[in-house]
Amino acid sequence: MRGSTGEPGSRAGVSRRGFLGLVGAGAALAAGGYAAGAAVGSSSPPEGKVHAFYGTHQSGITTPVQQHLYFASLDLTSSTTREQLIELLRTWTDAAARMTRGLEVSDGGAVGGGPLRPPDDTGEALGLPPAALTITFGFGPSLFAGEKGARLGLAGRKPTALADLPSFAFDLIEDEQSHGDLCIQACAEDPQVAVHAVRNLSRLAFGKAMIRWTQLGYGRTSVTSTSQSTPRNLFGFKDGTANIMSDESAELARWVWTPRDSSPVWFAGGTYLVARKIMMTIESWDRAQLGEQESIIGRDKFHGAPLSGGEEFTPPNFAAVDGSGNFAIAADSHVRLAHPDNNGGTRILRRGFNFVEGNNDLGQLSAGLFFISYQRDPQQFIDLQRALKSDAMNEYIRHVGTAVFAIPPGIGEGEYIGQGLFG
Ligand SMILES: C=CC1=C(C)c2cc3[nH]c(cc4nc(cc5[nH]c(cc1n2)c(C)c5CCC(=O)O)C(CCC(=O)O)=C4C)c(C)c3C=C
Ligand SMILES: [Fe+2]
Repeated sequence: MRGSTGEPGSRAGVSRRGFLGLVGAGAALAAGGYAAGAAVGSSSPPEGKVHAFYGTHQSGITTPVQQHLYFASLDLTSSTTREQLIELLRTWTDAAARMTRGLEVSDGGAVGGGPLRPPDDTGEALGLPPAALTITFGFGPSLFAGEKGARLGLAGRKPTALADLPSFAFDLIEDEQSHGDLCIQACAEDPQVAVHAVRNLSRLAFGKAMIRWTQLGYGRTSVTSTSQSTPRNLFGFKDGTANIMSDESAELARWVWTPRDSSPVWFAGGTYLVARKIMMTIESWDRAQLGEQESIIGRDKFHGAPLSGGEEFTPPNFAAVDGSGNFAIAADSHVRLAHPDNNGGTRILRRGFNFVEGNNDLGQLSAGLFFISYQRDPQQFIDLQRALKSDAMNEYIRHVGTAVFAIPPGIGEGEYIGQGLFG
């Protein structure tokens, strides 16, 4: 388990949890007795797990999907300069590298900077382990466009395929839940750790960028590792069965990572993130018969097996017919329409989360799926979403938010996120 980075004698190397030991019983009490529950050095995953922040690709994409998400989209202020944006990305990089290791935002942190200045860290993660936190940064199309792109000197630097998504059949998109200049995807096994990360990064952006919209997600609706069991979405179905897994290097190279000869070159090893906020009309779904629900998805509810037979990981047989001569996997089922066999082989890496945001005036749940996918070209998502035009599931869902971001490649220590963009 990570936590201490081995810089003895300095708070720089002290994990949020290790710090408790240094400041004594008062702080330990303030942490609500957490320290008693999980000892430093315990190997119990996933709370103590640390994912490397530095690497060829950013973490949080193929990383085994955590249980919690806090996603933020930000817009630069109208006066932010190129130099200020670079400074922000440097600051974010340092803070993110620390927080993913379970450290406070800076050496001074929440209480070490003295009583006469605002703390460098907001403190709500004090005493909490790293919780497998990953922080993934991205750039939206608006960063490169118009007056802003010119002001930032980025007009000619936009990744070729980065553009707002077109509108699709049945879209009910709301602008205040869509788009943005920058994005931060924080995923963790503890929601407090994910929220702490975004809150502090947003605080560090003060005067340069401000939050446009955020999304809290709980309960992954996909997996990216064969070691994870398939979770369920709010329709009660296993979701993520046929996702691209982290060990499928050839598939990742083909469908997720931008190639070495990317345009522009700085974007090689990056990817594009598509986010869609999808409301689900839970009450109507709950009144649909089990057989209808399974027909809409194309898989059985308990095992997640394709309706053509077999078990969860049996490939669907779209030619199979039932006793009445109808397709076992209906022509308008989600899985048939989304499957690579029916889309020229196209695949995407899905990384979505459930959300519940209270209820509406009729007492109906305001809930859904915050869909995130990663692909080397947003056209992959566009093609699939267009194929879903005749999806029987459309009766029960409504897309209300949309965004696309270019996710720059990973970096080495000493570099900052997106550095290639400014070279
Ligand atoms: C445009 C892409 C997709 C959107 C939007 C989408 C929304 C969405 N999906 C479910 C539930 C399930 N999806 C499943 C499979 C699946 N979905 C997509 C794409 C989109 N889904 C793909 C590419 C696939 C894989 C198809 C295949 O290769 O077989 C499944 C089945 C289990 C699985 O393989 O993951 C479920 C269940 C919901 C509820 C939803 C919007 C709310
Ligand atoms: Fe799906």
